Amino acid sequence: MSTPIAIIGAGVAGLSAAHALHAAGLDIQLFDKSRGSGGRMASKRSEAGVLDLGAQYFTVRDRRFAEVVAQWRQQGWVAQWSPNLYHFNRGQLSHSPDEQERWVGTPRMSAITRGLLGELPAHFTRRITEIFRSDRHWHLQDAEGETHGPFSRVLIAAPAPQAAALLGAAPKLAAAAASVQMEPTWAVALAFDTPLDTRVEGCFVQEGPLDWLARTRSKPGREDQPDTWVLHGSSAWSKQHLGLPKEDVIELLHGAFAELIGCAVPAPRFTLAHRWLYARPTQGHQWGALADGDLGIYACGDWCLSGRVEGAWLSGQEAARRLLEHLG
Ligand SMILES: Cc1cc2nc3c(=O)[nH]c(=O)nc-3n(C[C@H](O)[C@H](O)[C@H](O)COP(=O)(O)OP(=O)(O)OC[C@H]3O[C@@H](n4cnc5c(N)ncnc54)[C@H](O)[C@@H]3O)c2cc1C
Ligand SMILES: NC(=O)C1=CC=CN([C@@H]2O[C@H](COP(=O)(O)OP(=O)(O)OC[C@H]3O[C@@H](n4cnc5c(N)ncnc54)[C@H](OP(=O)(O)O)[C@@H]3O)[C@@H](O)[C@H]2O)C1
Repeated sequence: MSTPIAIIGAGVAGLSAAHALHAAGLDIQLFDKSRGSGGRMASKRSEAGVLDLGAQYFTVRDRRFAEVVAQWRQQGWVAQWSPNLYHFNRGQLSHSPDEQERWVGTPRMSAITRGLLGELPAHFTRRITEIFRSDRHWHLQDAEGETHGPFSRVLIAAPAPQAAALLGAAPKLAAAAASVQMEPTWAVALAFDTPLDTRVEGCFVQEGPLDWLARTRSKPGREDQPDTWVLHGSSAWSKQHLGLPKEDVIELLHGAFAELIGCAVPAPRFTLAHRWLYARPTQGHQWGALADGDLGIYACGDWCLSGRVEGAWLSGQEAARRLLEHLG
């Protein structure tokens, strides 16, 4: 057996790279600090059903991504979501239909990364704190003090600030990753015993604390769930309220929701808040992926491209392509 390749991060980008490398016949091992795969496209089980707290849907603009999404659809991992869309601007809630195709994982966003993970070898609840070279091979140190390796190459598929912290052995790559600013998003879920009397299923919010809201049961595969809503704070509001206790975040975003939704909003029977510290890059890049073929270190993620699910998948493909090119 050949020396395996370590992949740090089992979000869309890491799993996209893992798939491509595995398909090329290489041994890979995934590491993630969380309990499961998905990263920012993860879904959380709760007493109010499964909640998509991060990525809400994705769009497809690239031909290669369109091909893979068609396969995901055949496998039953994704379906089109055609919500009754609104936007909120200048104090006005307005119907805002469009022609854009939007896709969601079924029955939850994490179905995609669970599908991609399949039987690939993965180590969860392993936060990697250091990557070091010894005897011409790479080794990983985790937060528990355990060492993993040897690995022939390392591919880091974490958000830019977390990738930068691991790229000490490749200063140029570290500098590029460190130059990417990522902004936070507070996410709040509310569940109501009685369904809200509104036709809104998704809403782009252009002012105030919120940036987006969605009705979970409007998404395919979630029709039987209680009436839960996911609200996202805007980047500016989330940054300003980064250290606020979760109860206060819930109260403020619930209040903003009640003001704009245009129907009576009773007290929710269930609430939950989640803070995404590195939710989105402040700007997109055209790097594809970062690579040092001589050292055998690679970095990828949405921040190397568009800051969206599609960008993350394409970046993982690009990192794998460059690694395979270096192998000859
Ligand atoms: C609130 C929110 C809403 C969004 N909405 C949309 C949307 O509607 N449409 C869209 O296209 N995109 C959306 N996005 C963006 C989308 O979720 C991301 O672009 C995509 O999921 C990023 O995938 P990734 O693999 O690059 O990174 P991630 O999903 O962040 O994966 C990185 C993984 O690395 C792991 N990790 C990090 N550091 C370490 C370490 N030291 N050791 C081990 N593991 C580590 C993390 O646990 C994580 O699993 C949204 C994001 C957020 C936060
Ligand atoms: N909250 C976070 O941390 C996020 C991180 C990363 C991405 N986020 C959101 O993901 C959505 C994905 O973007 P994209 O794939 O380009 O989706 P689109 O649906 O095409 O939306 C892009 C953008 O356009 C505006 N918009 C689109 N459709 C409508 C419509 N029918 N009515 C009004 N406006 C529309 C909207 O931008 P605004 O600035 O106008 O609010 C959409 O955001 C995307 O929603 C990211 O925000 C979140």
